[in-house]
Amino acid sequence: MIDIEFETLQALGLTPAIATRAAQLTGPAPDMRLARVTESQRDRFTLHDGRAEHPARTLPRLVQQLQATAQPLTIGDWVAMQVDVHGQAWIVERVEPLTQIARRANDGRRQPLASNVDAALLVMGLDADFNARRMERYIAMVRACGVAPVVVLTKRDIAPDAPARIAQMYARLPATVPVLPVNALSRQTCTDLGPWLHAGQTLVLLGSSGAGKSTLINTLANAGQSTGAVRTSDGRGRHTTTARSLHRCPQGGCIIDTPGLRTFRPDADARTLAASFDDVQSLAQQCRFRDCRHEGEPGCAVLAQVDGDRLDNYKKLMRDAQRGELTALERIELRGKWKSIGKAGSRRALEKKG
Ligand SMILES: Nc1nc2c(ncn2[C@@H]2O[C@H](COP(=O)(O)OP(=O)(O)OP(=O)(O)O)[C@@H](O)[C@H]2O)c(=O)[nH]1
Ligand SMILES: [Zn+2]
Repeated sequence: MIDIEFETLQALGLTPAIATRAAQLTGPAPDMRLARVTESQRDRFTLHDGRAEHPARTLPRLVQQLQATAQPLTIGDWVAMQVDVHGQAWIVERVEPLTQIARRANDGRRQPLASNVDAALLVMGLDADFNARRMERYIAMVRACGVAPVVVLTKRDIAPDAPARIAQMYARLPATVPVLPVNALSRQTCTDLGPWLHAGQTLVLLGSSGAGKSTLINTLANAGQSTGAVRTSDGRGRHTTTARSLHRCPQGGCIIDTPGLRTFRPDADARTLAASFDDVQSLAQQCRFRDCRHEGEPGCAVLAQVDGDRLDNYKKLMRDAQRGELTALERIELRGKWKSIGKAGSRRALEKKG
């Protein structure tokens, strides 16, 4: 049996659902304690058991098991911890996560970013960082993982184009996605984000480098209560986040900081991604034709009501996802088809010239 101190661990985001899963762990080890991964840097982890932090090592058996199932440990995971006679903490079991935000790496491997999160703060500056299409990809990615997106637009106090960009975001995104323009340095931001900061809630911050993630952490979680972010200087006196870490907020919630993330491929199939564009999905029901592709067909409700650039972005995401779903053989066939079309095209061009 595993030892679970619910009240103590609630401050680290423990929920009844996770506690139930943890109670079902049937590890071989006696004196197992429930703890959360509060810091990860490559394969080095720090755990918090509600009382103290422990640099931890993972049992080789568990490493192999997780590798075999392509489920590497990540920040936010709940684990069973055991301390040996030398005082070394060991991760002996992992509680299967309730939610996990993941992306596809360039080599096609699934790369988890954070486990057991309830909402994702999608952080984007209203300055040069601003890019509505990238925000829509973030939203699709987290919704596909069963996590609620919250759009946080920083630098409203300093970006000259802030009002126009805020208006653009409101007009473009469906009402189901909250959009919060903030000055990340202001205490007001704690109030604005209050509904997402209750005890037992875990948030993750996602956004590109310089978007304001660390600034938000400093404002939302008192610096003294942080479980230790690792920041390194880049030599020009600028600091950038290199590790992922979990911070506790005075309101009771937890926030996971991640290093800047600019490009990614969502880890989801086309159908799941399509569902994340709930406005397109529900308007499509009203198109005159059942198989409407929203490309100019008469009576298209989507074309009439969805922002044009948003719709193009939706179609591009669908194409990319469907391409990712093709088998290797289908890809070769498709490539062959494109090649012959290309050849035919250049032949025609040559014939025209000649
Ligand atoms: N005035 C103002 N400055 C901001 C705001 N948000 C962020 N900044 C500034 O923008 C710079 C970058 O912010 P960071 O919080 O370090 O960005 P980050 O997302 O953590 O970046 P990485 O750690 O590289 O991923 C800092 O100088 C912040 O002070 C804001 O809302 N208003
Ligand atoms: Zn249509």
